[in-house]
Amino acid sequence: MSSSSKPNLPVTNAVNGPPNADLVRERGAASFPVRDLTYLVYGGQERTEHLERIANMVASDPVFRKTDRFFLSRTEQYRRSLEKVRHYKELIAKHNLHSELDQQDLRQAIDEDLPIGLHVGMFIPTIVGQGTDEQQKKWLPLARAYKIIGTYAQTELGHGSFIRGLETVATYDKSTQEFVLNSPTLTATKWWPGALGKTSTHCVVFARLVISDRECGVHPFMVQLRSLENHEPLKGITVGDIGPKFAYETMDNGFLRFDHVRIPRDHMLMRFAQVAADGTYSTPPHSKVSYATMVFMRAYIIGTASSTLAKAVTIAVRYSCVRKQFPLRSGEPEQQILNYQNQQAALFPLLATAYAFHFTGNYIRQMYSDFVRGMRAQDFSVLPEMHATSAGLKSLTTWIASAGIETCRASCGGHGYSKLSGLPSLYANYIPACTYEGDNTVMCFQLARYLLKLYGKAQAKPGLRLPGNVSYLEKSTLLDERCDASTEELWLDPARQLHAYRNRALRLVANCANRLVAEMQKGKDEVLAVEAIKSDMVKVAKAHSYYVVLNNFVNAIEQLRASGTSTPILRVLKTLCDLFALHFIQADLGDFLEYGYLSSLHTEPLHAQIRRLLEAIRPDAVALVDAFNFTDHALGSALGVHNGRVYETLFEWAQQEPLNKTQVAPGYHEYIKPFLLAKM
Ligand SMILES: CCCCCCCCCCCCCCCCC/C=C/C(=O)SCCNC(=O)CCNC(=O)[C@H](O)C(C)(C)COP(=O)(O)OP(=O)(O)OC[C@H]1O[C@@H](n2cnc3c(N)ncnc32)[C@H](O)[C@@H]1OP(=O)(O)O
Ligand SMILES: Cc1cc2nc3c(=O)[nH]c(=O)nc-3n(C[C@H](O)[C@H](O)[C@H](O)COP(=O)(O)OP(=O)(O)OC[C@H]3O[C@@H](n4cnc5c(N)ncnc54)[C@H](O)[C@@H]3O)c2cc1C
Repeated sequence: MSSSSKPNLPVTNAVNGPPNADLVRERGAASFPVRDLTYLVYGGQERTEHLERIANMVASDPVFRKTDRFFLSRTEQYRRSLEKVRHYKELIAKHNLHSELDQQDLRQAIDEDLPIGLHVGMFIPTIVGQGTDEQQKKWLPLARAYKIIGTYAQTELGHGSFIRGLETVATYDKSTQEFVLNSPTLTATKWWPGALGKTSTHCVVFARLVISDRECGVHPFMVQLRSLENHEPLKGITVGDIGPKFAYETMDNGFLRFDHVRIPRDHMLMRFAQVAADGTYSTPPHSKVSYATMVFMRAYIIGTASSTLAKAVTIAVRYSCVRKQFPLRSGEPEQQILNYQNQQAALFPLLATAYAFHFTGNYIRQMYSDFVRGMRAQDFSVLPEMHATSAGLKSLTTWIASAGIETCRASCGGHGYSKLSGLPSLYANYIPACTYEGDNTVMCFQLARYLLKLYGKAQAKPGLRLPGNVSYLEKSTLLDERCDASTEELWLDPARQLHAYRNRALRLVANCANRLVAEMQKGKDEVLAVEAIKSDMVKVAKAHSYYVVLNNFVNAIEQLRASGTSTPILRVLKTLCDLFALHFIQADLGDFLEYGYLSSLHTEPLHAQIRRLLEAIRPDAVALVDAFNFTDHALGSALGVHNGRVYETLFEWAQQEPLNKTQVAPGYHEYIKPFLLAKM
């Protein structure tokens, strides 16, 4: 089936010429209208075309070029990203892109970790979330017009996860109505905040508030770091870049120390907790309300896991269609490597996962906006659920996406190891998502604690109704139920798939709860008993999060069916959803076998069905990655170019290597010539 209308994306960066014939053939053979799936992913035709206009503008603009990025030094990369920031601002003015959404679209198209990411992603949201109306009136216009550039300085050299252990102090001086910010120890040095090192003029600093020797906990303070005239650090402030990292070269992650820096009283962000002029402290309505920006960013990170994984899969699938190795029998043409079952088994579950995470992103966005609406009405009741769910999903999605990028890289063979494949930098820039905004393991503890608590409540009070995604914790009878998917066909039943995921999650929660009790019966207090089950808590959090992802995928397809989405699209989404569901059962088979939920009666048809699903996806694989609609600029990969001219592009890009500027190697005269020409 051909697509209902043609994509409007330019083929930039790739070497021009006739497109690869295999890709052309694959595209012509898709079983569904690709364009319609693109509309579904991006929220309709109008929105897709708008995004394409922005993507085209960026892709054809030389300031945003990416192809030479591998040949730049760290300092040059940082300078280049500042140039991009300036141009980004110019384009906003030139094209009237003043809405937050337009600007987000533009940043997404630029597709780089710009040193204003923290300004828009955390600094402004913290002012919005934590500032009073007056504080917002004062700071937001400046921040939105980039008259000040800010960041979010929480983590210190000594503490990141344990926020209550932060050492930076803000002592209230009643006599001058000021806070005195101080870094009393080396480990109190702020360390890691993005754009802190060289770019930011301001930041929101998280410091422990002390009033008349009374500790009042960690609070956010607005602090100016650098002069707005000459960008020099202000008195009492020591600030700089933390040095080389795994990647993330465009970002000046920084350090910051305070030597008794004074700020006015109204620089504490006081929407929820206040310090009056006389030093009277009013507590916030919820003890963790000042952590809200992190919850916001975790939701944002969940939303980006899909597109990041989708990029890696697009590169690997296109390349695997172009790449040929071995004929099956001598005299026959060589096979596209995507025809090999092992290649499909590596890539198609990730393709399915990229679609699954797309719907997870929609789900968490909706949950977050409901939560914000509640917060505005002083209703914090959803905070625990929001915090726990986003913590778990952030962990699962970033872990899977990180590992998935590496799988895609390895599946491209030797060329995957070339930076020109785009995959090494995609991986290296993405993996800190498993650490920032909460180390994934630590985040899993948060979700597991929440689930254990609810499970305990449900056990203590039969009939208690729990929120939707955790309502299975009420049903301990589920533990006695076993899988009845004894045929391949039965494994395609979403109810059975969900049953398996719910059963596994409930089992792990119940097991953890029982172990907790057992540890306490052995004489441990609750704190030490929790320490004894921590590895299991990570499994609990993952198991629940898998269930949430699958449940949302299944529900999304049901909603699409109800809203009249065409059969070919529904069919292909259902196939992807089935593969997601079955693949991750297969990947964690031990969990399901351990308690006898599954037996070999079920596993044989499970494996067989997975093989069938791989076959079913094969003819649509290229179309399914095309539907993500990435420009060549966004992919930044010689292997993933839309026209499939992989070898031509690799060869041309390699010519840019600085070593190739001269025919004779640098260092030849000093180091090679002497021994080559030495007398024997
Ligand atoms: C259209 C506009 C769109 C705009 C889009 C913007 C896009 C911008 C693009 C930006 C691109 C940028 C790329 C990303 C850059 C990365 C930047 C990275 C930044 C950072 O990393 S900032 C630092 C992040 N730090 C952390 O995440 C620290 C992790 N630690 C914690 O969160 C907590 O300390 C803790 C959760 C581990 C434990 O907390 P604590 O010790 O204080 O508390 P307890 O363990 O005792 O728990 C007490 C109870 O409180 C609950 N709790 C904890 N946290 C929360 C919370 N956040 N909300 C609600 N409840 C919370 C616990 O669960 C406990 O509950 P219980 O019932 O008592 O068990
Ligand atoms: C690229 C990047 C950008 C960042 N940007 C910012 C930023 O803009 N602003 C900012 O404030 N911060 C930022 N950070 C810091 C980041 O938020 C922290 O590094 C993160 O929260 C993890 O904290 P940590 O480094 O203290 O890890 P640690 O907590 O020291 O973790 C080390 C190990 O200990 C384990 N562990 C920790 N606590 C426990 C426990 N209770 N039980 C069992 N195991 C445990 C963890 O699982 C992990 O394996 C950034 C970090 C990176 C890498």
